[in-house]
Amino acid sequence: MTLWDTEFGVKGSSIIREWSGQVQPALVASFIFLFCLEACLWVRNLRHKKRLPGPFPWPVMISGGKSMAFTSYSTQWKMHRRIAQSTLRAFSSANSQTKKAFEQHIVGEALDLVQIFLRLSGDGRYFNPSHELTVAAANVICALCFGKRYGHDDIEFKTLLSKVNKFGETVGAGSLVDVMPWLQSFPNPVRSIYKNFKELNEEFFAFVKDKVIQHRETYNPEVTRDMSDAIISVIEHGKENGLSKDFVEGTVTDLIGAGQDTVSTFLQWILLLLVKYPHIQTKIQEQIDKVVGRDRLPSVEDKSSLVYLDAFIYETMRFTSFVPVTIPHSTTSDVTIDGVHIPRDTVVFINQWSVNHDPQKWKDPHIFNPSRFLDENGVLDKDLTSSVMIFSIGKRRCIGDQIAKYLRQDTTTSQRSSLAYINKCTCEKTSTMALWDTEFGVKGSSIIREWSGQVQPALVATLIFLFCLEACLWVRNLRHKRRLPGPFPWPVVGNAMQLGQMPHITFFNMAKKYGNVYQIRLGCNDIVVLNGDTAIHQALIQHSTEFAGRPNFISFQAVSGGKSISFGNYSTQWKLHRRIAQSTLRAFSSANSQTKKAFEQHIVGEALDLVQVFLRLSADGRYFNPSHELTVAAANVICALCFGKRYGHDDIEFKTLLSRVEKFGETVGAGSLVDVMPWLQSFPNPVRSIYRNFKELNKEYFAFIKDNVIQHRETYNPEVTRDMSDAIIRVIDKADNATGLTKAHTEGTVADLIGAGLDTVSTALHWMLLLLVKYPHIQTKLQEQIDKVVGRDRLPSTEDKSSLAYLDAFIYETMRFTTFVPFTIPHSTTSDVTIDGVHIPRDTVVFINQWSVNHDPQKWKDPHVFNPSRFLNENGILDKDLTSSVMIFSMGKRRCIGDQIAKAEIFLYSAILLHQCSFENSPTQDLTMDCSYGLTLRPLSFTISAKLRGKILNGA
Ligand code: HEM
Repeated sequence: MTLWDTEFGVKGSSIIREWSGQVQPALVASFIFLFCLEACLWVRNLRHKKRLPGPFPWPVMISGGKSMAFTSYSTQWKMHRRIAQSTLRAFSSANSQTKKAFEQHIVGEALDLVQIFLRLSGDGRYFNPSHELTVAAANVICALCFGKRYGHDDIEFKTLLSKVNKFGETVGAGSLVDVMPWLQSFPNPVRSIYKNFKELNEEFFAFVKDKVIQHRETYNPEVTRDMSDAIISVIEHGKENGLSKDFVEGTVTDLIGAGQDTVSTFLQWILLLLVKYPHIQTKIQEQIDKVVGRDRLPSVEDKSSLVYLDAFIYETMRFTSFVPVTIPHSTTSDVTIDGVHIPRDTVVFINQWSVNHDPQKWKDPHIFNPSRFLDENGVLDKDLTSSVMIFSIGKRRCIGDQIAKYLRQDTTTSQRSSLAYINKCTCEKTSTMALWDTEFGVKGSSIIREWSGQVQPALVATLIFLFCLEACLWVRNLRHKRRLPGPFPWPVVGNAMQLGQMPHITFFNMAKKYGNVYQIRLGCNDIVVLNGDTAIHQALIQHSTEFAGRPNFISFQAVSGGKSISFGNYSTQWKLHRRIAQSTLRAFSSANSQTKKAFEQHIVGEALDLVQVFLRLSADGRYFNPSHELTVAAANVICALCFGKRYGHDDIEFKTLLSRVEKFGETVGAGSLVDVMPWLQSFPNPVRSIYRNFKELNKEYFAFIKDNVIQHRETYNPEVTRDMSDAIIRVIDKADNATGLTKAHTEGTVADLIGAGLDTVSTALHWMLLLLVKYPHIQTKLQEQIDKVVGRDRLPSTEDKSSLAYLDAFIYETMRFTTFVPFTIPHSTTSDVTIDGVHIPRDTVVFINQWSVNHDPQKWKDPHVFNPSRFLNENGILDKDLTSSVMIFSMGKRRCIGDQIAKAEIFLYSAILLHQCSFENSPTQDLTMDCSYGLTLRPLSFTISAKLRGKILNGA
């Protein structure tokens, strides 16, 4: 960690990370080389090689990709498949006993689902069943493989599953990762998707390996507890089969992976179609009631009598064709199909969807109609059901087809009672499902979605056009426009490719060459970068109004319903809006001793909750990732202020929302391509996809806020101000103001306050924990001071702050050293202005590099060394001049309005956590300072363990 720029291994935001760095030469060279190579091969092939019928292939877009993820046909593969297949059969359908046991697993999961659905539907609520269905599907296969299941509130399991769900995005037919392997050789968004894919596979494989190792350690040849044991027994202890130990893990991973996403997707479609077609739901229920009655649950034995349900299931498979194309095949020798000669080693996509929607076979294939599978006597037409293709056919047919069929039947029938509730969840989104190709609003995988269709002509044309246009403007500007100092800007991309993984460090280094005020170009924006205390002070304090604007970036417009204080431009109305937010915050945190006390109580409550949760997660010497818990704790303090309520650490919906909101900063951070190359929005490409995700997360978050504000409006009582929402409603909704602030501003204010305080405070807490375990001697020193000042019989409070100088120094050093908000939110000039002798025109975008202030070697001795003592004088007293030189909350007219409450939170959280617990690094973990770049710099995931120090105090 001594070298700050090399060792701060920042994983940039998905946009920055992949397009930045010195990639332009590599990118351009590779592209030109490949284009020429492909073009030559293509021209040659046009002349020499007989092409099979098909659309005209553009050069480069079509190259022979091979799936990396799946094994090719071989004798070994055959053996491997046979083992997996017979093990599956042995544990699901070999005899009546295994059948019964297997059915019992499903029934148990289904009943659990019913309970959870009913709970989630309490008070007439609507819920997203996705997570629960995924857990249910995964549990059945985990029960078979490991003899154990996971609770629906097991966050780590859910997180793992939600990642595994993304697996299919990359291995689907047509994935650019596979068909353009050269995209892996230099940074670009496709490579980033592939990297994520590799990571998720590693994580999933580690999970499975762990379990298999446990099985190996406790293996007893006399007792086959589950499929893992059975596979270990065949592969490791059976006849010589040429399969190594790794095949055990591989088989189990395959079985769990394959059985999870598919079945849960299937269940999701089933639920969606049931609520979309209530008359079908009713008809199924009537048949179940008739056949099964109301006194017992349906069982597999009822299957033959529940024909309409069977028909519904087959129609769901046919209509949705939710595995539209099989895993890509490859020919093992030359072969002729339908008179077309296909050479050996050709990649083959098998389009199951085309089988299920062939109008020659299916009447009105685009209409959902389960009755198509029943004859006039209501009997299932087996010929027709066997025409549905979803499990593929032949040598690569899915080996889990029988299991999948059981699963969907049992879960569907058992959920009967909860469906009445889910039924209310009207599916407006899918109300246009009658036309299959135009109206099946399928959102493809992030790769396919963005690169498919007829985009290439649009992409190429747009790029060429923009390139020519930019080149002309650029040549003209070179002659006519006086440029500010700064690096040479390339046409179209400007300096985007030079930002590097850590733009704040790149800019800091550029300042050595161009001075503290210089210009870069990103896409079509000239941007001024300010570095160093003097230039930034001059701009934000001496010229505060001139630098108070915000650029009109498209991402900014998506925030807080377009009524954000943080992202809104400078105006009279904005000033009033900010003032209201600021005074409301003050009124609820520091206005007088009573509000101070109440505010402190919220934090103490959350901190004690954290202690409990940490100790629970550390039970039996375990190590855990504190990320989720810290995020909930930080969110709860601000939710308590705004809504008068907090959320439990096991509230899945809240956690899911928070984990999405955490991604917010990736898109609004300085240098986001979404903003500086807005033309990327006009045709499909990966940057547009990232922007769309950003818009969706904002919408989802804003809906959550709005919902709460509306509830406040409905129960508003002018006599009693319960919380900040009430206070803001009073000042904005109810006030007779001529400023034009509307109800939408009320929601915007609350959204801003919660949003701004969420990611920032929780990131600060992440860094503090990481640094505490990285430097145990500092942790001990902090605890010694806390014990001396506070003692062991009460909790630390804000009154102790002035006596806990070393803790204060630790907090300031954490802020300085990590500078976890490396840039402020981008500013914009409101009029022409001159800084450090450099003239900056009005409406120029300005990046303010806080990191450069905190790492200036003129100001800080050894800035790259983490040393809290730098803030203490020889008598151990805090050097206030030095602490006020740390820049993390910005300054001037846009200075953070939550700085006081953030500091109070960070102080109390750290004091209480340190008082109550000691934190340790896992012996197997090499703690790094690697982080992800965005509006905040977040440490990459790490694990710790907490130990109680003495007795637990309750804060009373
Ligand atoms: C350690 C925690 C925090 C840090 C490091 C931090 C830092 C910042 C920074 C750098 C800015 C941008 C200023 C600029 O563009 O010049 C900002 C803006 C803002 N922050 Fe914070 N913040 C923190 C916590 C909070 C909290 C807890 C709240 C509210 C509850 C909050 C509310 C705001 C608001 C409303 C703005 C927009 C100000 C404006 O545009 O005028 N922040 N913060």
